Amino acid sequence: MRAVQEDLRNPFRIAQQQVRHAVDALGADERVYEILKAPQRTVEVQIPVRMDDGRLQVFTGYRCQHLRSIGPTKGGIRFHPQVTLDEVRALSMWMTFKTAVVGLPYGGAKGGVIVDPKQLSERELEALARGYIREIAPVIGPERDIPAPDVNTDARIMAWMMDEYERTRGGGAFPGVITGKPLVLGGSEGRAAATGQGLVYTVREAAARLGVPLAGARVVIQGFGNAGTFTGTLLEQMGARVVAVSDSRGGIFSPKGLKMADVIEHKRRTGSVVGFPETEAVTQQELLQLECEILVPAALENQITGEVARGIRARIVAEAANGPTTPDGDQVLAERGIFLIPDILANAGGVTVSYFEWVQNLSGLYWTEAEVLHRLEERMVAAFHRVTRTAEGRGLDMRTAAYVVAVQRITEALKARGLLD
Ligand SMILES: NC(=O)C1=CN([C@@H]2O[C@H](COP(=O)(O)OP(=O)(O)OC[C@H]3O[C@@H](n4cnc5c(N)ncnc54)[C@H](O)[C@@H]3O)[C@@H](O)[C@H]2O)C=CC1
Ligand SMILES: O=C(O)CCC(=O)C(=O)O
Repeated sequence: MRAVQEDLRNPFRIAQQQVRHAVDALGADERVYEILKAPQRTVEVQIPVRMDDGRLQVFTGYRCQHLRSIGPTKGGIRFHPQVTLDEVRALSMWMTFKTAVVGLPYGGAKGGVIVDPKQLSERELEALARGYIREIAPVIGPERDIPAPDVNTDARIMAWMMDEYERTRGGGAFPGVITGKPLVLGGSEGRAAATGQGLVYTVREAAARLGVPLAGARVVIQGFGNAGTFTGTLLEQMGARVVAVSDSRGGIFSPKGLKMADVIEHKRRTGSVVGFPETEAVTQQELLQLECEILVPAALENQITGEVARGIRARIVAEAANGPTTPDGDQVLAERGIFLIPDILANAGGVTVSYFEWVQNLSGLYWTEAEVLHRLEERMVAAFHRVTRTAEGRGLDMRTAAYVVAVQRITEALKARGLLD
C-alpha cells in the first residue's frame, strides 16, 4: 500500500501518466509515447567541495535532457535537499511540454543538486555552483543545453556558472550557455519577473473568460520566492487583493489584504513571511483551502492532492510551480469545476523570456523591457487560447489539452526529422 502511495506521488510516474493521457487522447502513434516517456540523457555527478571548516563534502547532482529532437534542451537548476533523480527526470519532461505549448525551439532539460543551500556560506555555495557546472560542462553549451534558475538558484549563481563554463572552454565569451543572468552579463530585461508576469497574463485571460473581475479578486499564493513574489506584486498592481501567502516556514492570512512590498521587505529582513504584523498564522493546507478567486501554488510538487482539492474554495487555480497537483487532485478539481491553468502553460513565461535572453545573446542586440513584455504577452495569450480551444473542441480538461497541443507539435517535429512516418 505504501509503495502504491509513493508511486502516486512520484513526479516521474506522474509525468509519464500525463504523456500517456495525451497520446491516448490524440490517438497518436505509440512510438511517440516510447520516445517521450523518459529523458534521452541523464548525467549524475559527484561534486567535491572544500567546506569553510576544512572538511571535504561531496554533493550529488543531476542533469537530465529529455528530448533533443526539437533544438537545444533548456531548463533550470534546482538546489534543494529533497532533489531526487526521479524529480529531475520529471522536471525535464515537463520542460519539453512547456516549451512546445508556447512554441519555443527547444526540448526540455533540468538539473538538480541535493543540498540545503541555506546551510552553506557564500563561498561554499559558489564552489558548489562552479563544481556542478565543471562536471556537466561536456553536455551543455549554447547549442546543446542551456540551464537557467529554478528553486534556490538565482542571477548571482547563473553568473558564477557562466564564468566557470567559460573557464572550461579556455576563455571566450559564451553568454548564451545560461539564462537568468544579471543584466550586466547579458541577462534580459524582464527575466526576473517573467514567470509571474507570464502567469498573470494567463490569469487575466481566464478571469475574463469566467467573468471574474480582477479588481478586488482575492488571491492566495503558496511559496514566496521568485515566482510567488512577482505573481503577487503584479496581481496587486492589477487591483487584486493578496489575502494569504506562505513559504517553507509557514503561512500568513489577512482578509484585508497584504501589501506585497511590505511582506517582501519583512521576508528580506527576517528570512520568512511568518510573523508579518496583523496577520493570522495558517498551515499550508489551511492556506490552500482559503476562500479566494485565484489560488497560485508557487512552491513545490504534490501540494494539491485529492484530499486538499476537495477543500479548495477558489475559482481559478494557476500553477506557478511545476507539478503542484497530483493526478487525484486533478480529478477532484475537474469534478468540482475549478478552472485550472496547468503548469506547462501557466509558468511558461520564465522559459519564454529565457529564450528571448538566449536570442539576444546570440544576436548581440539587446531589447527594451517594453519589447520583452510585448513579445511575452503575445505568446502567453496565444498559447492560453490555443489550449482552451483544444479543451473545448475535444472535451478535455485543461491539463490534458495543454499536453495535446504540445504532443501535436512534438509529433510534427519527429516526423519532419524522419523519426516517425
Ligand atoms: N524561477 C523560475 O523562473 C521558474 C520557477 N518555476 C517553478 O516555480 C516554483 C517556485 O520556484 P521559484 O520561485 O523559482 O523558487 P524560489 O527558490 O525563488 O522560491 C521557492 C519558494 O517556495 C517556498 N517553499 C518551499 N517549500 C515550501 C513548502 N513546502 N510550502 C510552502 N512554501 C514552500 C520557499 O520558502 C520559497 O519562498 C518551482 O516549482 C519552480 O520549478 C517554474 C517556472 C519558472
Ligand atoms: O528559464 C528557463 O530556461 C527554465 C525555467 C524553468 O526551469 C522552468 O520553467 O521550470
